Amino acid sequence: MWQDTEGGCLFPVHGTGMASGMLLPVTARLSMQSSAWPERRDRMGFFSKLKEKFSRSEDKDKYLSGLTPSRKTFGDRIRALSNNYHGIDDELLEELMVILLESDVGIHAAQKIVDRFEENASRISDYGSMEEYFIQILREFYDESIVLPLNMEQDVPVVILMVGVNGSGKTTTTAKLVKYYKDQGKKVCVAAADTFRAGAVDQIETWAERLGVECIKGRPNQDPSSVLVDACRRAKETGADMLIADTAGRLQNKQNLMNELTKMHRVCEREIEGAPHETWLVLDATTGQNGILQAHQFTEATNVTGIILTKMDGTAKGGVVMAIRDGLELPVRFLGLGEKPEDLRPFDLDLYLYGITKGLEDDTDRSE
Ligand SMILES: Nc1nc2c(ncn2[C@@H]2O[C@H](COP(=O)(O)OP(=O)(O)OP(=O)(O)O)[C@@H](O)[C@H]2O)c(=O)[nH]1
Repeated sequence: MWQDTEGGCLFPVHGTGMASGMLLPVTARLSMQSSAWPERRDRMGFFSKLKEKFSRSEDKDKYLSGLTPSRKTFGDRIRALSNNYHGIDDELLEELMVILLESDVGIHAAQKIVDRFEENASRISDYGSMEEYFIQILREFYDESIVLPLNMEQDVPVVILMVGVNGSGKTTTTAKLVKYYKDQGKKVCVAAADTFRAGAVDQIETWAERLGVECIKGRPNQDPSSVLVDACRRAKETGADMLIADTAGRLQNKQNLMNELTKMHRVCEREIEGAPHETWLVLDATTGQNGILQAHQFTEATNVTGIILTKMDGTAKGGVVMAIRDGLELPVRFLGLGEKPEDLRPFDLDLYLYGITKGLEDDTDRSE
């Protein structure tokens, strides 16, 4: 765990928060104000390490620009709260709760995070500021227990099924993934199996041409599973490393969805050992909690192995990452941070936390 043990001389007040429903007596509040956060002299604490990692990352600019809307509703407000920090009291906990909810963390996850923040308050002096401590709490909350390694090292073509409702960004994300893996030197082919929306097939085909990869496409209303069979065979024949399949995005009743997804899995498995190796659910981050509800339908219908959150650049609801961790227990694999093919980045918790807070720097004493 990253901690900085310098400079902490704060005595947090325990057990006074929302859980107890009690407001602190005025005298206690006043005494806390006098023990406000010690001078922010340490620069090598939690945020410094986060910043160091961030500045070394090739993805930093994309994370920073793509997460701007979330940073404004989340990071800037946490910073303001931290700058005025005078101890843990109900007011602070309530404000944290509001910020989390407005970032679409969801009530359940938000409550857990705030409780954890309060319960672990004895650690607060290990950090350079309240904001650092809070971000570390978020980090631990997300990091716990999601251990689902990628199933990508195979002797056969790796098959990735893309699922999600229409409009979530599934087709665009499929094209972005093709580019991402091709840029890594993989031989990729793509299946345009979203035969429900004719435009989706054209869209993938155009991208495939542009990116110079083979596209196995379906006819309008052809059974997506039969397109997948052709695509799996073609991937084997051509010695492809990967097949990325854009599948139909109908959110019908659960039974139909389940039948369709089960069939797609079955045919892939029959054609290529262990396939599909990954099934990624594409979620539109702008839909926030509704997206989570949708996601439940998919996870109940099939073995989803990861989430791709799209349109993060167009929403202040960046906290939905925490809601996914809490409600779906699935790892976020990639973030969609814009419309262009290069606007997709593997999800990295530290870069995300830095991106939504920018190390909570202000323009004066803590900027570079
Ligand atoms: N700003 C932004 N726009 C995105 C992102 N991903 C997708 N989009 C846009 O979202 C819209 C819908 O994307 P599609 O890829 O067509 O969505 P889809 O889920 O495949 O929809 P269907 O083909 O109808 O199933 C398009 O205008 C995309 O350019 C993203 O990360 N950021």
